[in-house]
Amino acid sequence: MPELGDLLTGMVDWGRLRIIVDVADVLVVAYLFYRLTLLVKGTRAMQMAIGLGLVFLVYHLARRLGLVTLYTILDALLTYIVLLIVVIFQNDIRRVLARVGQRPWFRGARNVREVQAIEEVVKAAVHMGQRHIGAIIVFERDAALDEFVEHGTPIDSGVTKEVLYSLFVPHADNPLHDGAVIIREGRIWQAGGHLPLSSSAKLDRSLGTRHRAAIGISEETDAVVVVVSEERGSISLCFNGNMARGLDAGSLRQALLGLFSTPVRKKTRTDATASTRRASPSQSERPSLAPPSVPTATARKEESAP
Ligand SMILES: Nc1ncnc2c1ncn2[C@@H]1O[C@H](COP(=O)(O)OP(=O)(O)OP(=O)(O)O)[C@@H](O)[C@H]1O
Repeated sequence: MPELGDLLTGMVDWGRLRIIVDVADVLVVAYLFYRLTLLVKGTRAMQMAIGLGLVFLVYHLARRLGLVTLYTILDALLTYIVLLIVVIFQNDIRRVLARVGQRPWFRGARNVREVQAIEEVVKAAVHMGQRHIGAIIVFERDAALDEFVEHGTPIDSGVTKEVLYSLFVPHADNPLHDGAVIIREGRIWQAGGHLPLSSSAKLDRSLGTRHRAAIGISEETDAVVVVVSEERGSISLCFNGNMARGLDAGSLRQALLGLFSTPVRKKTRTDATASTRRASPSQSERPSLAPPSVPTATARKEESAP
């Protein structure tokens, strides 16, 4: 009488099964790699990963070619590099891990909150614009803004027109009005925050520090910034180093909703650093990343604005 093991061996083609398992293995790893790339895309972690990949490449080449000094230096460097990465990128790592654990229904709730926040920001911007109250409201997206915002006061509040208005009322007794409100995941996270100023020489000279700060943070990160001009009462939207000016409620809402629903290529750290620390390259050198829903007449670069 044949044993069960022999029977199974006769029924299962082990060679074929091995191939299927190997293919599944490769597919799972490829999928995980793809998801990881999506998670870190546009964050500084991505640039770090590319840089690290290059260092590894040079390290292996140095080893193969027998470049002893270079190899020894890189060998010592790589020992500490993992520790350095964890320390420097703790915020990005925390956010990436948080997103890995995010359930689709939580993500749905977060989206609802973001859409509500957008609506309140639109209402507040129009309200403040009519009253010539200057404001700068930053929507954090994938890249963590912790290290870009200075002197901000932590505020954990829902986003409403009334709260935004009271944060920007230019009263001597309201110290938070001087600075930016940061919205993280559909909630007000900080107020009175100072943002990096853009050093682009191509910006309209009539623009002051509020608008430069809005462009600055949008050059450095993938944040989306709504600016209300105290002087003109006009509303602008900054994204990826671009500024759309003279928006009304409809176009602002449309642009924000478009940006929050459309995945776009985010600026790399290298692009960002180049445009913020040095004078910006010419307009034609920089990709136009205006949101698809911003009317083209307003989605122009700041330098071409009247
Ligand atoms: N780095 C910064 N981060 C955030 N807010 C800033 C920063 N620098 C200036 N501001 C805000 O901008 C205000 C000054 O605006 P300023 O008049 O210089 O700029 P502007 O672009 O001409 O704006 P507006 O059109 O509203 O006058 C400050 O009082 C402060 O509230």
